[in-house]
Amino acid sequence: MNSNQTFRVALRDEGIITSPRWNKGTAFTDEERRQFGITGRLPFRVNSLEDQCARVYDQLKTHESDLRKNAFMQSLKAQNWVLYYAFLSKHLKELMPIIYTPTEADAIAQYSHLFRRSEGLFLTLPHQDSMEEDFLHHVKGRDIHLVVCSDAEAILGIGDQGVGISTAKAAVYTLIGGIDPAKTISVTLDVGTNNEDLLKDPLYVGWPHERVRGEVYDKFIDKFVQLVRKYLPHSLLHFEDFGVTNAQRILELYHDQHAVFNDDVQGTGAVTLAALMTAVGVTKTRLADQRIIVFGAGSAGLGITRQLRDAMVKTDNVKREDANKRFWLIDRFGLLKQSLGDKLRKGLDDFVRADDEEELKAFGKEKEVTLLDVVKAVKPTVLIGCSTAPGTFTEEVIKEMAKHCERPIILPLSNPSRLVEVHPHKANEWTNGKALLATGSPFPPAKMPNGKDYNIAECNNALIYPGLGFGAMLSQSRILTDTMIIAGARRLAALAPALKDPDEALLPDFGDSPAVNLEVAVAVAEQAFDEGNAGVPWGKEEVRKRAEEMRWHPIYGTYVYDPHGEV
Ligand SMILES: NC(=O)c1ccc[n+]([C@@H]2O[C@H](COP(=O)([O-])OP(=O)(O)OC[C@H]3O[C@@H](n4cnc5c(N)ncnc54)[C@H](O)[C@@H]3O)[C@@H](O)[C@H]2O)c1
Ligand SMILES: O=C(O)C[C@H](O)C(=O)O
Ligand SMILES: [Mn+2]
Repeated sequence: MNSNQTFRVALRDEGIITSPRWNKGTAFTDEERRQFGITGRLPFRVNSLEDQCARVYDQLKTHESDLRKNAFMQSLKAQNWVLYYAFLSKHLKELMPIIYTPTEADAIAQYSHLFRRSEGLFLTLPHQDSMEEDFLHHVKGRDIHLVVCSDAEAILGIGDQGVGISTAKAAVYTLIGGIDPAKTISVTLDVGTNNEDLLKDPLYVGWPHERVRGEVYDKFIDKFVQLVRKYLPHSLLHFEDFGVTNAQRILELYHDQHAVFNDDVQGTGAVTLAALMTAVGVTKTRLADQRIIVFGAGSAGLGITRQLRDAMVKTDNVKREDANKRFWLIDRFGLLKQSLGDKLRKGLDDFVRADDEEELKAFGKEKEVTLLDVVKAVKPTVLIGCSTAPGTFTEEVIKEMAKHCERPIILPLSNPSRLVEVHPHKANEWTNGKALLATGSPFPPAKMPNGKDYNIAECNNALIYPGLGFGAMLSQSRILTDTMIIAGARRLAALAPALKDPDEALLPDFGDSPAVNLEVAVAVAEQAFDEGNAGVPWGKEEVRKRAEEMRWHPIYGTYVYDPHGEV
């Protein structure tokens, strides 16, 4: 919605007041109140959006806990989209942690108890026979560009929650990426849960059944993806928080059929690549020179590793096999090495180390090679955590790393905050301020030995996925290629404060994320043109102008009643 834009709206009376897309509350003008038959439904005074934001802020302050604030914001979203997004835009940095990570993790964990009103589409396995009908009820006649879905098996680091997350991720697309909320849908794919607490809870609102796997699961997902392909062929399909056995597999299955994107794999890979591009700029080295430990070889760990490897190959001109050797992946059974045999998950082959490698042979085949062992043996320059295991980057590990490395690059990325592998303030203290740090959740600045603040970059995929998605939608690319993602990451890195001042943050601030993501989107769309993937009838030189035009702004337009207008 842009200012001075006029909309022809077909809803009247209660219909327009209860539609979050059109409702303006006290901001309906006298003329609109008359036309839409709502003069008697509103108190006298006409407020500006500005006044409404001030009122919302006063109301928000009356809620003490972050979880209550999250619930309050959720109900605002259900009432009035423009006000919700305008208010959030004004206080972006303060409120991102309320509507997104880390508070959203608690809101999802308590979803059934906080439940007030459903949002988005719920496709549940026992109702799969009516899936097409249910889907069409929700999308028919709508110009949908973006579908965000989740089966909620691996919500952040808190595991199986049965239902949740896609609505928060979709809201961030609008808030940061500028995607019109009317053009997005969020979908819960409910295939059951293995979370015993939820199964026992009489108030659990999802399908109280053991999580379905195998062929039945695959068919259910396929049915959904084929509906998206059939009815929304030009949409971007975003997968969020699928379990590790499904995330990469589903991505690969549909990669050639539709514009699909897995945020935990690709979004996390992209934002981490950007943080490392900046960090190696600070240390004046190349990405391909790093020795990188990835602790937690799940969806995020493998996504990050592949993205970094591909970037080494493409930007530093090293061979793929050589780039593979820059990584040491560690999971529950220690370092991934050949002798682990069946314990190794599929898809990791490129990064499994040989037991007889020079640095490892002292350990022998039987020993589980721990993080500390690897740090001692390998002398890493980069340590990335995506393990969901809090506190695992111990003082001993961090100090050992710092012994061999002037500026250790340490990225404890697990979310929410309480699952972080090391508190960034501790890592800063244990390295005497030498560590280059970024975390998955927001943390306040650390103190440097000279008393100055060190801003901890928030290396969360939300800093880049809205721009990646917007770039793909803008160029109407049928696929989102790795090179498009690298182009987005490079643009993000180019905007990082640390490039100007090495004592500054490794990534742009979330407060600047809307402007930053516009740049990311432009880079991604331009790359789509270069690769011949753009599906729009205009040329590359128009990308920026089109991006600016396509961005949705939370501003009220003027409404005219028209029985044949929009609903
Ligand atoms: N910052 C971000 O943008 C971002 C993005 C995605 C995921 N994450 C976070 O990363 C974490 C992992 O997410 P995921 O989607 O990859 O989950 P996942 O379940 O796919 O992967 C987690 C991996 O860690 C391993 N692991 C668990 N405990 C371990 C331990 N003690 N030592 C070593 N490995 C261990 C598991 O076996 C698994 O392979 C979560 O906390 C999530 O919030 C952060
Ligand atoms: O949701 C987030 O904050 C980032 C990421 O997608 C995650 O799963 O942790
Ligand atoms: Mn996620």
